[in-house]
Amino acid sequence: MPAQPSAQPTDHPPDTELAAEQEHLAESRRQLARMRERTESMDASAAGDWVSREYLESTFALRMKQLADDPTIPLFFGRLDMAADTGGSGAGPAECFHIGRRHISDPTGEPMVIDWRAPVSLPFYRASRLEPMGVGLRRRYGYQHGRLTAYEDEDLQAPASDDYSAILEAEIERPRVGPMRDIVATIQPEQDVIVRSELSRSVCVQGAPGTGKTAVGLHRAAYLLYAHREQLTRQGVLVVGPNASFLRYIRDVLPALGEIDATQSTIEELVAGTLRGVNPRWTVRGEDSAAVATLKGDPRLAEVLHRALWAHPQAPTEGLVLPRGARRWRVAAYEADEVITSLRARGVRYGAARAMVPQSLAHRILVKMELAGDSPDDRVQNAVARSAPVKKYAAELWPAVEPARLVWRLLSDPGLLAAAADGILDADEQALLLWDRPAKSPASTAWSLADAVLVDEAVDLVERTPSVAHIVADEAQDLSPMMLRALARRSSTGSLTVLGDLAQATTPWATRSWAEALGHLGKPDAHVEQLTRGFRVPGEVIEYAARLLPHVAPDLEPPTSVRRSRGELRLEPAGRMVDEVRAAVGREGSVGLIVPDARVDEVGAALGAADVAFATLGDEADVDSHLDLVPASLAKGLEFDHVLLLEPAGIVAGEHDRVTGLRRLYVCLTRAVTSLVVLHDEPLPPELGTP
Ligand SMILES: Nc1ncnc2c1ncn2[C@@H]1O[C@H](COP(=O)(O)OP(=O)(O)OP(=O)(O)O)[C@@H](O)[C@H]1O
Repeated sequence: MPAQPSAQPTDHPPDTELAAEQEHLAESRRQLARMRERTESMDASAAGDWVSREYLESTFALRMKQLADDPTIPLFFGRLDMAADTGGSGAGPAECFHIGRRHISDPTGEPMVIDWRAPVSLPFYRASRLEPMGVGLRRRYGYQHGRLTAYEDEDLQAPASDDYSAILEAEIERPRVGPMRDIVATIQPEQDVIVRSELSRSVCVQGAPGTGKTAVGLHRAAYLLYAHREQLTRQGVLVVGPNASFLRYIRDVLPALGEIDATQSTIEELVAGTLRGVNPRWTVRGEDSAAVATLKGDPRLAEVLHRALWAHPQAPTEGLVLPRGARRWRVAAYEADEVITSLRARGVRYGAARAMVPQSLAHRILVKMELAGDSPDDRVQNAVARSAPVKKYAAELWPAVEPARLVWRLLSDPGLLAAAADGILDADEQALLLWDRPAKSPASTAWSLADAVLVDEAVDLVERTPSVAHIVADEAQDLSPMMLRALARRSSTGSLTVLGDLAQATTPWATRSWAEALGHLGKPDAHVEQLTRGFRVPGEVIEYAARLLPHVAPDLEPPTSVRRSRGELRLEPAGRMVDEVRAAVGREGSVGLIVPDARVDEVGAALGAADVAFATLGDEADVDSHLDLVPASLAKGLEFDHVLLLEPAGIVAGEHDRVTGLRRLYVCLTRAVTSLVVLHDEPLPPELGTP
């Protein structure tokens, strides 16, 4: 990045200009307060009925939250001065817009701050000297503790020079504290294209560590909630992340952007919800070996479940007899068989087809009545469908199936599994799938995550799962095909933002290619975008980590770093751990001590003995204590200013195969914003090369 600013960022701009901007900020704050007061004074009791009143009350409450003013969060961060119109009847004053997190207007309705998501704001993120998009000047503001202290102008009409921005750089280089923050002031053009892509488009982002995938996904959710407020509030937006610590890390981003209408969940929470729907006391508490979990996540299991379920409608051996008045009406067994065949061909869910059986049988009887010279109407057909003999016969013909019981039976009963999996799974696979010691009932089963995903699939085979309008799926490379299908059914009428990095795949069932994953997600045509410009990891550190790339994902482009500082990278003996921790804690910014999972307790004890305060991630802890002790398996998606990484060889050895171990190490090596100290006594994995 060239060092010479094209526009002078300054802490000492002409006083009048800075004062005018400060006054605009103060006035915006006053107007926001006025908008809040007005909303506060609105009276929901005027509503005609309690439904409308409740609706109004919740709308007002939501609006109040959106209008909340946090003095530490700048109300605007940029300004666009449109190029003066030089054609026609002479140049009028150029239009100028302040751009911020939410819309603020004065009492006459004149905008004081424009929402960053409004179409007018688009050039702030995309315009360049090559393509100024009608913009004359782009201004960025510098703030200190909520006070506007500086601004920086970029003249987009001036002859091309470099695009250096000190304010942009300061934002990217700032030390990290606490949970993730929004990047609304500095979204980059390649990110903005993804953020603003249409609701109907599913997008997949393959991005190297720190390229802003999570940030982009969350901003896209915020953008879509703004652009399609009513539809998305009604149908829902779901953000899916890898674990609870990660969700805690990102949970403040959407509320800070004024959006509280998105649900944030792990895949486990989603399917645990399905189990709870069957029985409120059921939870995910079982464990599978890697081989079993991988097989349970295989898409062929969908076929097995489908076949097992649809084996239930059985051709009857006897026909139906319905006494009615003096007559006895009959539906022969072969006719009942035809009913089954035609309902199977409808392509509807098992439950929906089952609900049609009594009417289908009644229809057959009605035709016979007509042939016999009667003229029955709809009421007769309904009465026949509801009659006890028809209902009883229908229930035997097309039995009700409890989805969880179906999965429990399949995984317990070799005969049943063999029948359903014949030609789909071989004998070894079937043997692997069966529980060693099946529980006596579904209720006493210790359901694992993979089991719960199967139950979720079975539930959907019986009854359609409701779809939300949009899902953002983060770290999607780690989801099994069956998990991807769980997301597919939740977005069957909606769209997806799929985020991930194949080089960071660490589950045994992880996706091998995005094309395959998108197929399971039901969006095979989604566009795959690549991001390689990293905003987190400094050059020296990313280059070191990237030595692993040929071994973990040879097809991917190596990441680069946009950070100006090259960062710090040191290798030290493991015995220096406590000293290095103390030194890092004394510096500005967050500190993460990443260790092999198996060593968390031992390292925690060593820190305790040395009187070093820390929080262990994954327990009660959020990512906001100064020093986090991070099990390697929970490092994904997080970042720390200073990372101390203990025993790379131990981290690699903690996984079930070498490639996965190296990928885990790649994840851990790419968490640092400023410095990385690798502490080791064991030899480093040879794939890292010589220092
Ligand atoms: N345009 C931007 N301006 C400023 N900071 C940015 C920008 N884009 C990303 N960042 C910052 O870079 C860091 C990494 O972003 P993020 O966590 O979204 O990356 P990621 O691609 O999801 O990384 P990983 O694959 O490691 O999980 C975050 O601190 C984020 O705020």
